[in-house]
This record gives sequence, C-alpha cells and structure tokens, in this order.
Amino acid sequence: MLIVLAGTIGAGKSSLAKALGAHLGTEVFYEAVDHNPVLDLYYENPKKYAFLLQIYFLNKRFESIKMAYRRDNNVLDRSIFEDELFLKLNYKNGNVTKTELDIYKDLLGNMLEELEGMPKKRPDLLVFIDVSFETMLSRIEKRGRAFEQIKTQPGLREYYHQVYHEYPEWYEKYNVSPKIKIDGDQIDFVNNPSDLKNVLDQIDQQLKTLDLLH
Ligand SMILES: Nc1ncnc2c1ncn2[C@@H]1O[C@H](COP(=O)(O)OP(=O)(O)OP(=O)(O)O)[C@@H](O)[C@H]1O
Ligand SMILES: Nc1nc(=O)c2ncn([C@H]3C[C@H](O)[C@@H](CO)O3)c2[nH]1
Repeated sequence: MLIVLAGTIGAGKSSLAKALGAHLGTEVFYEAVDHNPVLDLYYENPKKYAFLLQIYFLNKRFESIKMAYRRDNNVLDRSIFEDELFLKLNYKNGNVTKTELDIYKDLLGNMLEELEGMPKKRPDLLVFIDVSFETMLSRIEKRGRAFEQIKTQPGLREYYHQVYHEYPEWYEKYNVSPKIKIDGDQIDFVNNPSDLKNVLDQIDQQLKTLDLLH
C-alpha cells in the first residue's frame, strides 16, 4: 500500500512518516530538505529563487514517487498534490511570474499523466495532519532550521500564515484518494507512546475499512 502524509510546514509529517513506516514495516521516502541546495536561498530571496525551488521539489518528489509507486509498500512524506499550493502562493506574492506559473502547471500536468502509466497510479490513503497556526509556529521554532526562523526573519510570520490558511480548503478539495485527518495539536505522537498508538490505530482502522489491512 502507498500512504502519503500531508500538512503545513512543521505539522509533523516526517515524524509520523517515520513512525508509520516502522509500524507497517514499509520504506519511507522523506521530503528533500536536508541536502536541498535552493531552500535556504529561497528563504533569503524568494523573488529570485521561488521558481527554481518549485522545480527542484517537483523533480525530487517525482523521483520518490517513481520509486515508491513501483514498489509495494511505502510511506511518502508530503504529496505532489501540495506543491501547487506553494506555487500559487508564490505567484500571489509576486515571486513567480505568470509565464513561470503556466510552465510549471504544464510540467506538473505532464508528470501527473506519467503516473497514470505506472502500476500504482495514486496513493491508497492520504493522511492529513491538522495543526493550529500557533502549533505550526512553535514546531518550526522547536525544530530550529536557521533559515525558517521568525526571530531572525519576522516577515516569515505572514508567509507561514498564508501557507496555514491555504490548507483547510486544499484538504477539502483533495479527491485523488481516500483521506483521513489527524489532530496534530492535541495528539503528541512524537513524545507520548499512547498518543502514537492512538494515531496508528486511527490509520489502521481506515486501512481495514479500505480492505488494505487485515
Ligand atoms: N504531534 C506532535 N507533538 C509534538 N511535537 C511534534 C509533533 N509532531 C511533530 N513534532 C515536532 O515538531 C517538529 C516538526 O516536525 P516534522 O519535522 O515531523 O514536521 P514536518 O511536517 O515534516 O515539517 P516540514 O513540512 O517542514 O518538513 C519536530 O521538532 C517534531 O519533533
Ligand atoms: N516554496 C516552497 N514550495 C514547495 O513546493 C515546498 N515544499 C516544501 N517547501 C518548504 C517548506 C519548508 O520550509 C520545507 C520543508 O517542508 O520546505 C516548499 N516551499
């Protein structure tokens, strides 16, 4: 089965992907953040690097999907379907031009068409981690990636609020696969084993309903 994690920045996707991979005995494909040569440049100068970052992520995402869709059991940290959310925001903020927006959408459309030819065409389940804006900010701070910090770049607060604001509608509209929403605010699946069990039980239950787990 193929499970994808979705949610705003710092929602807990990588953390839950790791736990879910261990629980189901599946491989985890993490988002390309650690050795990303563009991400810190983007946070420094979004106007210059937004389009390049979108292309970088899209390419990496597609690479993971190609591997993950060919194998049987996988967990993907963030879905390709969220990339357009970031792109549109960058367009709205004047960081990508209309031509860049159109070229990107065309490329994304072509890539998604390619998936139609693969043995597995779409995820079996999307797990959306829902957190409040305050939690999002505190997790970003706690994780401590230097270029993401509001303390040194106060302007980022507004950008994070925009990203946060886009997600509820994005989730409501998402219809590529079955989906489930997890409360990442109240449930501390990172530090509290019984909370983690609670989340894994919710996901297992959904997988059973879909006849993917017995
Ligand atoms: N449910 C939770 N309870 C407490 N802490 C959490 C929870 N989920 C994540 N964290 C912590 O919040 C930080 C961000 O988590 P994580 O890296 O998993 O988020 P992410 O959604 O993958 O972020 P990004 O989109 O930026 O890659 C980490 O320090 C993690 O330990
Ligand atoms: N601009 C932009 N477009 C994307 O498609 C995208 N996907 C992820 N990210 C940023 C958010 C976190 O800082 C960090 C980890 O998720 O990477 C993105 N940023």
